[in-house]
Parts: sequence; C-alpha cells; structure tokens
Amino acid sequence: ALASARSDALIWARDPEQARAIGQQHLNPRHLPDIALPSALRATGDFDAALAHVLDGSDPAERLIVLGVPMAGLAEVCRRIAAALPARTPDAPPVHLLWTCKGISPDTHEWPHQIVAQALSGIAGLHTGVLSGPSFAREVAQGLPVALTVAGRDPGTGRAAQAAFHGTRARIYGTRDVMGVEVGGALKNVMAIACGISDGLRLGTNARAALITRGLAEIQRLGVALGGQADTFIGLTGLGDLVLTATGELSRNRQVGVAIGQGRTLDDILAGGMTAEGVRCARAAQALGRRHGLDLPITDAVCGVLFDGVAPPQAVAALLARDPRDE
Ligand SMILES: NC(=O)c1ccc[n+]([C@@H]2O[C@H](COP(=O)([O-])OP(=O)(O)OC[C@H]3O[C@@H](n4cnc5c(N)ncnc54)[C@H](O)[C@@H]3O)[C@@H](O)[C@H]2O)c1
Ligand SMILES: O=P(O)(O)OC[C@H](O)CO
Repeated sequence: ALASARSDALIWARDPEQARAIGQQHLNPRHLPDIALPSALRATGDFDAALAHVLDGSDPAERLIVLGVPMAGLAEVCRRIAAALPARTPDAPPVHLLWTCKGISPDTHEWPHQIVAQALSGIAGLHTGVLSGPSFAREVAQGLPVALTVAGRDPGTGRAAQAAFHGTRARIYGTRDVMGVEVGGALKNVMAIACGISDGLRLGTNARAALITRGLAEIQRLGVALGGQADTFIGLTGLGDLVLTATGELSRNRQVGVAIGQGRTLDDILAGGMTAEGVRCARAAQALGRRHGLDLPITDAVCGVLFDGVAPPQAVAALLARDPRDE
C-alpha cells in the first residue's frame, strides 16, 4: 500500500530470494504470485540496511517501521531491532514502529504490545503501536480501498502512519486504545473459526449472524475486563474485522473452521503451514477469560472442537442448550 504513493517504501524479507523477487520482479511468488506489486517498491534481505534506511528518513512518515510478521516471529524481530539500533539520545528524531500481528502468545498469554515492550522499551525516541482492522492482504496488494486503525500511546505514532499512508488507497484512523485494538484483532480470529465451522456444517446464515453478534459481545466482555474501551469493539478493529473475517472467503481462520465443519482434522488442515492465528490463541483467550471470571461460551466451544475432540454438532447443541438469559 505504501509503495503505491511513495518512492521510499522498502521491504525487508529474511529470505534473500523473496527479497530479490519483490525488489527486482515486483512479485511475491510465495504469497501473492499473480499480483503485480508497485514498481516503486524496493526490497532487501539486509536487515541492517533496512533499519539504516528508516533512520535516515527526514520526517516521521519516513521513519516508520511496519512489522508484518506473525505472532510467532514478533519477539525475534523486535530483539533484532534492539540489537541493531545504534545508541539513541533523547533528542534523536522519533522513530515509529507498528505491528500487524493479531493474537495472544499461546505460552505466556502476552499481548503483542507486551512482547514489543519487553524487547524495545527504554529506547529513546522509539514510539510503538498496533496497525489493525479489516484488511485481507490480497485486496490491499490489488490496490483496493481499505480503512485501518493505529493504536499507540504516543499520538505521534498515529499521525506518522496517517502521513505515510496519505495519498494511498489506505485510510488510517487513530486511537490510544492499544489493548482494545489487540483484543479485537486476536478474538475475531477465534470467532471466524466458529463461523467457519457453522458454515461447514451448513447451519445457515441465521446461525452465522448469531455467532457474529454474540461473538462480538464475548470479545467486548474480555476486552473491557482487560482495560479496553467498550467503543473500540464496534469500530474497525472490532466489528469491522470480525465481519470481514467471519464472512470473507479469503480468511484463513474462517477456512480452518469450514474445513473442520466439513469433517477434516486440524493437523491435516494446517499441514501446509498456513498461518491461522485463531488456532494458536484460542486456548490463551479461554485461560484469560477464566482468570477474569468471564463467560466465553463460543471461545470454549471452539477450544472444545479444536483441541478436546468435541464433535462440531455436539458443540452446537451445547451452545443452544445453555440456560436462557437476557441479551
Ligand atoms: N494476511 C493478511 O491478510 C493479514 C491482514 C492483516 C493482519 N494480518 C496479521 O499479520 C500477521 C502476519 O500475517 P501474514 O499473513 O503476513 O503471515 P505470514 O505467515 O504470511 O508471514 C508474513 C511474513 O513473515 C515472515 N516471518 C515469519 N516469521 C518471521 C520471523 N521470525 N522473522 C522474519 N520474518 C518472519 C514470513 O516468512 C512471511 O514472509 C498475522 O498475525 C496476521 O493475523 C494478516
Ligand atoms: O486470513 P485471516 O483469517 O488471518 O484474516 C486476515 C486479516 O486479519 C483480516 O483483517
């Protein structure tokens, strides 16, 4: 998206072959082989050179790093940045760092901002935030319009992202509710698996609408308990991303659910190495809910089906048989 309007966009890829294909052929053969990337897009396999390129930027929009790695790679990339960043004085020009990953660490139950803080806090002039919202990578790469939200403690981070993306097909909103944005991004993946299972079982569009609506209530319940703002969950990073992921055929989390509803096993579905963050974070979401004494029935049902051998029709029957309650 950035390279559609800027000549200074540079991708770092850890695989030099991938960097060469993106930088020279303007193609991403592994993930989007049929889409021509902007000719202005440059790429490198040299991590230090990519970092130096950002530090050389003359304004905050140029000194912006966007980490497009999954949860599993976030800590490692942040540690690499911490190790490679030259010592900075408090008056050094600000650098803004965003991450796009949506999830919870399955082992430690940490949120992305906590993982980033562990690796990068205390570095002078480095401001961090999360970039989230309804955004299938394929559609972004095709240059189709997209609206996203940046959440960061420093309002300058949202402004830097707005300036960087201005003139592209991406519109950026700002908020300071990092926790609310991260809970929405992580939990919508679990709800997309639930909707996929329902659709794989051919339970109909009424059932899907019910899962989206009650799923949103569940996301908001957990998010508010963890300190997020209730309004955030009806914005782009909550309702917006939930609707996209629960209904859009491009969603990998939804695809996992559909395949399970159709009778395939999780091991079989994930054997090709697909990234489906909802699978990795469902248990952590369940554990956090229990720790806070919250009722998260759809998350419980997804965990039951994914990990505890509960048959999908049995999970549906259990959800329907719950005691009646007010909405
Ligand atoms: N794909 C989408 O449509 C989309 C949209 C918005 C947000 N997200 C979120 O962004 C994150 C990344 O998603 P994705 O689909 O791009 O994932 P992906 O699995 O395609 O990985 C993206 C890139 O990160 C690289 N990578 C993985 N671990 C790394 C590491 N330790 N160091 C360096 N590079 C590493 C991969 O090789 C790949 O090139 C996920 O959390 C996802 O939920 C994805
Ligand atoms: O393909 P998914 O299910 O990981 O969803 C991708 C993005 O998170 C949609 O905003």
